[in-house]
Amino acid sequence: MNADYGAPTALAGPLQQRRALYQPRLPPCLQGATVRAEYGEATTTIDPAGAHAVAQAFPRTYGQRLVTFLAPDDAAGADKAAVHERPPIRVGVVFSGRQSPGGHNVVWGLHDALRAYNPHSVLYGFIGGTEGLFANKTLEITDDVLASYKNQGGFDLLGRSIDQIRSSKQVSAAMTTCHNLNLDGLVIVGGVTSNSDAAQLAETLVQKNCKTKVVGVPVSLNGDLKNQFVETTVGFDTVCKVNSQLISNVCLDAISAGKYYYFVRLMGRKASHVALECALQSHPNMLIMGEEVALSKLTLMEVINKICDGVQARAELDKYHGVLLIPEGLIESIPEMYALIQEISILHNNNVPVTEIPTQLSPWAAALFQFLPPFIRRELLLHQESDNSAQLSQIDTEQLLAHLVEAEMIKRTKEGRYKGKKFSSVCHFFGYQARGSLPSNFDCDYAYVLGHISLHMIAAGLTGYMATVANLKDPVYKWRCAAAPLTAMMSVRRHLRGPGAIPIGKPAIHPSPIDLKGKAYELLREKASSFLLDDFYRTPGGIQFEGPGSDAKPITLTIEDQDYMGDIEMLKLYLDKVKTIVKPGCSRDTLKAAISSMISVTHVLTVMSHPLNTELPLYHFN
Ligand SMILES: O=P(O)(O)OC[C@H]1O[C@](O)(CO)[C@@H](O)[C@@H]1O
Repeated sequence: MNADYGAPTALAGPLQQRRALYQPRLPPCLQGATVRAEYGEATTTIDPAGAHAVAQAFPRTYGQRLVTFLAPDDAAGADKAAVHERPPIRVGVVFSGRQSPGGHNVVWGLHDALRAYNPHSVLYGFIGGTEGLFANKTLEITDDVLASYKNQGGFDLLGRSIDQIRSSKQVSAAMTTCHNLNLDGLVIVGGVTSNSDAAQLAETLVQKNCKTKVVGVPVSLNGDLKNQFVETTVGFDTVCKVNSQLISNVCLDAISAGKYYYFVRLMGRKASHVALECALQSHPNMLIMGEEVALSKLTLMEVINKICDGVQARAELDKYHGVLLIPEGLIESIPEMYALIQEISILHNNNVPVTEIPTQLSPWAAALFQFLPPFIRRELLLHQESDNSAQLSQIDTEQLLAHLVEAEMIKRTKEGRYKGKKFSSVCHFFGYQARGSLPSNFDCDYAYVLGHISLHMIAAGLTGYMATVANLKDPVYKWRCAAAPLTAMMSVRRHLRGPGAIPIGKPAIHPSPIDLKGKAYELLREKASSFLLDDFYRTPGGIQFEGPGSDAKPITLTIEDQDYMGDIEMLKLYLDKVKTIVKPGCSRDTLKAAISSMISVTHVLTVMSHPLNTELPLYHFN
């Protein structure tokens, strides 16, 4: 473990230095030292059929009320109230989940809020993540320690290890640390797994009369911690922006030489949130979404045929290049691959040595395993993640697809079905490159705000809650700060076959898949055939930290809430921009293309036929 965590380091480059000067914004309710907590309704869970199981598993923390944070009635008075009336608070913070851009700002926000609340408060960071928590290895967070980590990427202020506080040994080690440090609060930073563990730890601490309050903060590049309380996670925006830039570079490379198909796999685990957002930002030719594959129960060969049909359709236009996106979890969405992975997982759990796993598979799984290229076989056998899922980042699904597509194209050529000249592929996995990026302004602000909320949750004595912010699509001054019970986000997995749905496994916060009835998916469907054939590539460019574009938000975050029919501001924006790129009298198709090339979140036809739109018709007379 690196002994230098938190050691003040000089920021090497001018951009890093300038970013360290960025002051994240706060909504009005967080601008004073205290807040007013307003208690709402008692909660159940987002999974009504699983509510009983959740209530049984979390007898002391289930059903807590929603809490909204508002500015105190008399903000000036409340802040003037003698600091000694607010006892100093002792808090620990741990990076539990994988690194995600913006994570450092949670610590910074928490630190600033603690100091404003009472300057004698103390914040400890656990060195090396959960292992530091178990071993009570701390670093006291001070202004000096934070100086070179403000608005910077990575989790290197403290580091991380495993995203697990689950076994009774781990839970009891965490409790001992909380007790020894006399912590009032413990802030756990991470995604679905870490926040499920936070809920369990909170419940245990209440049951054992430990005073430490446990608070979760939604930080994960995957964007899959999403539900009625959580709009997005810290890091998703940055990672999508960086990946979209890389994808659009690859698109331009592809069209320039016209000879390669790029198969790009994107980090984000099983749900396709990152892949969908990047597709809407960069307009690649194809996106194979895990949720679609799972819904239609497409087999591996059906997925391959779908891609080959696309390649063939493009060859008819004399196009021999293209860009295909896939989420890293696609492999688990293909039914027969999922079943194979499940068999391997059971054998792992039964401690069968890796070398013997292939010999103990069922006959059909063994046959599928043998059919796969050796590199995939080796990767499928890797040890599992802490949540017992396959190590998706290590499975080169893009190479598997490229390999099978190539074989199928050769076959189609021999059969005379493909008259194209050639097919060549190049594979990429975009993940780690983006995960360490400097965070966008959105992620800097969001994380800093969540850090502040965490302090107010602890001060209010809340435990087993997650810090949340609503209205994220709006400017920061309109953000609404709240706390939602972790149990309210839980569901219980079920066997859907057989008589009734049988609950399996412990209640947990599960990753949310893409909503196939949502507006973002609908937009992608609308554009799919144009993306496939028109090479309508969009270049979003690098993350902007200042000036126009620096406040851009994820398309998938903003679109779900947009009411285009009524959005006059949006319409005006389109009008102004359209006028700069097309001339009156251009064809309707040119106009459509111009609108959708500017901002992907358009419902182009809706905008064009909007009753308030008196000017656009002039532009599509032809
Ligand atoms: O750093 P590691 O262990 O390869 O983690 C990779 C995993 O972490 C994530 O980046 C975040 O959960 C996943 O998208 C990915 O599968």
